[in-house]
Amino acid sequence: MTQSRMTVAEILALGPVIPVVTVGDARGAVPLARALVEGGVRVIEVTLRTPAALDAIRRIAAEVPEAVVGAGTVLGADQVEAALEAGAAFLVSPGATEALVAAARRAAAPLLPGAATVSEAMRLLEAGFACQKFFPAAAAGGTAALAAIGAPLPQIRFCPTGGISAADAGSYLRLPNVACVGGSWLTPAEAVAAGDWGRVRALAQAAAALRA
Ligand SMILES: O=C[C@H](O)COP(=O)(O)O
Ligand SMILES: CC(=O)C(=O)O
Repeated sequence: MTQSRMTVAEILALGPVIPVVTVGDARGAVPLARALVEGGVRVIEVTLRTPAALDAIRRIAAEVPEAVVGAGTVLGADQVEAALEAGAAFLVSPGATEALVAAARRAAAPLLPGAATVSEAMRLLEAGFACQKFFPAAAAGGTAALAAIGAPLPQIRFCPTGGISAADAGSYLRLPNVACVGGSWLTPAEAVAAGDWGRVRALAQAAAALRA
């Protein structure tokens, strides 16, 4: 099973935006994922911030084969195992610890670890991570910070996330060291609670077109 996993670079290349989804009720996970896929967004990050998250990942992995579903907010080794067991195709962390990196390595799991500073990015590069999350993107300096980091470290490809909106995603995507961006704007809490999948589909369509 592990041999057929996509790499993080391959996953980040699947589209310009990765929706970061926090699921309160796993029963909504499949229609939500279908709406995103219908809108042209295949990669979905479900954060492990709610009790429903693992069940949501399990349902999406089983019932929406076009989606590439991963787990976000993976903070520790126990969550690595649980997320993979639920069917996560990749793991995302807002930062990185040695224990987390070691657990992902043991499991041969594609991990997108987070960095917010040059030294964090350099340490992750040393550890073999050429693809990194830049988090929290807006608070850590936004496009100006990424452009500046790209001068000495052009070999790192980032997925900036945190404080990015539909309106400013394009300015991140124009940077040469940005592979794609992450954000929660595709799945507004009120639309998900109301089962307004048409709105989610429309937001996904607009996001998918950002780099078309
Ligand atoms: O923790 C935040 C998520 O990574 C997404 O951030 P956002 O809600 O600012 O798009
Ligand atoms: C911030 C983020 O994307 C995560 O919690 O994994």
